Amino acid sequence: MSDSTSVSGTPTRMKVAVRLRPVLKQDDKDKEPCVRGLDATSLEIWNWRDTKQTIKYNFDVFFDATSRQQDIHEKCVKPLMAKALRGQNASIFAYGPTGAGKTHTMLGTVERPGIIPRAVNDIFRLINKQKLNAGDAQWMYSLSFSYLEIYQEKVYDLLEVKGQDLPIREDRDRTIFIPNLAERVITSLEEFHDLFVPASKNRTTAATKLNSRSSRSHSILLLKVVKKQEAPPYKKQIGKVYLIDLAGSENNKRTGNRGIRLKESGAINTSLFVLGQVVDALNQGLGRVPYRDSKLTRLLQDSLGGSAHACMITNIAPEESNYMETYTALNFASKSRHIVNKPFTNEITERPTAQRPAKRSSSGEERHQAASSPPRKKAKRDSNEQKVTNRPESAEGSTKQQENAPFLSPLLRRQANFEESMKSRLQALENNIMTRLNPPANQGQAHQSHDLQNRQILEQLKESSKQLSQLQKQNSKFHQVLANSRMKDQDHLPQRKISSDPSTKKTSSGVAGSSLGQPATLPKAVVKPLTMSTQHNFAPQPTTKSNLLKRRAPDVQFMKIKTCDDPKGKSLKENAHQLQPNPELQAKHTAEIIHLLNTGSVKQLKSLQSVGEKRAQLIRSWRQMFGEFTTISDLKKVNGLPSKTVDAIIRNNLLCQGIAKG
Ligand SMILES: Nc1ncnc2c1ncn2[C@@H]1O[C@H](COP(=O)(O)OP(=O)(O)OP(=O)(O)O)[C@@H](O)[C@H]1O
Repeated sequence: MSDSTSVSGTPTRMKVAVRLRPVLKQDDKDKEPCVRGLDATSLEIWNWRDTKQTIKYNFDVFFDATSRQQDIHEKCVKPLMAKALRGQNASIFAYGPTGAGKTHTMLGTVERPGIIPRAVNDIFRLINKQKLNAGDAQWMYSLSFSYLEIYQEKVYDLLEVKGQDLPIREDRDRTIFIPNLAERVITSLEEFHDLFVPASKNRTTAATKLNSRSSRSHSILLLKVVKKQEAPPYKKQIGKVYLIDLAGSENNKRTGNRGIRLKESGAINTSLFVLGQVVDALNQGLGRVPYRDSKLTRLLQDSLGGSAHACMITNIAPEESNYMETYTALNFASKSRHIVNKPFTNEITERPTAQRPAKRSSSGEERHQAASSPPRKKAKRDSNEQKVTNRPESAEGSTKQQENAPFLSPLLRRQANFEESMKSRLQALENNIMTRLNPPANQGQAHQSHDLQNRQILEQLKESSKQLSQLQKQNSKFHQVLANSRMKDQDHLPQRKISSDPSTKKTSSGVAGSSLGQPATLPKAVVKPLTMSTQHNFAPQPTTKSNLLKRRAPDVQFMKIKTCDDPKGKSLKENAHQLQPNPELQAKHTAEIIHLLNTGSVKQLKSLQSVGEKRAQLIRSWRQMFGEFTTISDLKKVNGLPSKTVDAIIRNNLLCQGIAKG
């Protein structure tokens, strides 16, 4: 028998630290930085509205440009590692714009190791210390790790390159896990190093104008500490540490990204945008937190409003050229300070049974279940372990669930078998599809770069086939509309003359098509302004015009798509030949569309022709990061919206229909 107990702790606020990178280029060294530290917890940045003013921020810790890797480790990492050894979860993540020093902070260099090697070293040190402690002598410890990246909204294993998107699952207890994610047991820092260094080379990086080795993906390293008593009361604690190096938010006007880099950037910015929405929802106490809207937030669920002790390190750059990115990152960091998690101790008590062997086989390291397996299931497996006599320990450290199935009750076994067979069938199907799409590269490191290339080619192929199917859909829709309009025309044959002018037909179908599937009115939406608000702990002086920075979103009214029917009820289909651009009307429509772009919710943006969910999100994300659109062509600045798409948006929304307040 085993009991799973959650020893609840008090709610804990996420710790937010800011680290300022030193000026890198010699040319920039004489220039005044746009941001500077005030003391160990606060800093100030220029106020872009008023150059005579600055905006002040307070954080849990501020590390200035002279800070050492050791300082970050002491304040942000060390305290959390001790918690992991007590069966609690901890997350440390580096956030910030591209080139601001996230990877330097997380990984560092051989001379200046960052958080990751230091955290692993901490855990080994703590284990050794606790082993020496007389009271802890009865505990067995083991440490294992998994490593993954989220690249273009797909989860890839970095330890075992399979070139396939790993599914994210959630168990009944709402624990997120990734089946089949590789896990390696490590017994020393050297062993970790030997496995981790080649794995980190699998991470997707590329040169952009702002960083010669820019991370194109979010990476997550999961360390799992299992602590188990070999004598009564046979307790077992599992603590997990997530070390996350996020990809940097990017302004593609500055990165000079094109093609695949631009697409990567779109995925990065979108997932960071969802991260912002999650933080907003948590701050506002909303019932629905959009964790599922991106893989990143889904995997960070535990760190954001979940059960982990969390620390966010926001990396910023001092150069004036990075001002806007720094300012945006500080705002995000500031609002993240209000996130509260509820860490608990993940502890299982294993009650000894008659079959329990007098002495367990202990080869030093304990075998564990896959890192990503849900804890409740672990509890069940643990209970069954009691009945196993001297079950051999796996050197691999990764145990498949079916290995335990023979020790389950018949009912549970059937269920386990069923789940397993379902899982393996799905897995086989997925493998099959992936193999067809992406023939597997040979194993071994020499082929890992092929794998990455294949993955990129696969992405491009998928994108092309998506665009093709969209075009096909549009085409068939167009034909359907054309057929409908012809049928309608025939229905009305006695009342109306059908124009034989091809331009009339074209316009008519365009009109009908533009209103196809659109509801007459859209539900009212509340557009939340980009708040800077009190969270920033602005300087109290009344002279500081920091509140000028509050961007007020104009009230959003009901918006509806208006077809080209004129007010007298005369169909413009009939007047199509008169549908020459009317400059006044065009100007009005342009203004309305710009207003919608600057204030509309995702739902409202979707009322625009050629704008679906994803494009609407990209538009909104850009607006929140870079401010308002002044012309519709500004849409070309949005990452992930190619010029052709923007032209289509303009064509489809401006020429034959207007957007009116209803
Ligand atoms: N604290 C620091 N001290 C010295 N050099 C630094 C520091 N932080 C960053 N750098 C240097 O700045 C450059 C960019 O840093 P890094 O690659 O860590 O940025 P990043 O935020 O991870 O960027 P991206 O999001 O594009 O991956 C690197 O050359 C790195 O060595």
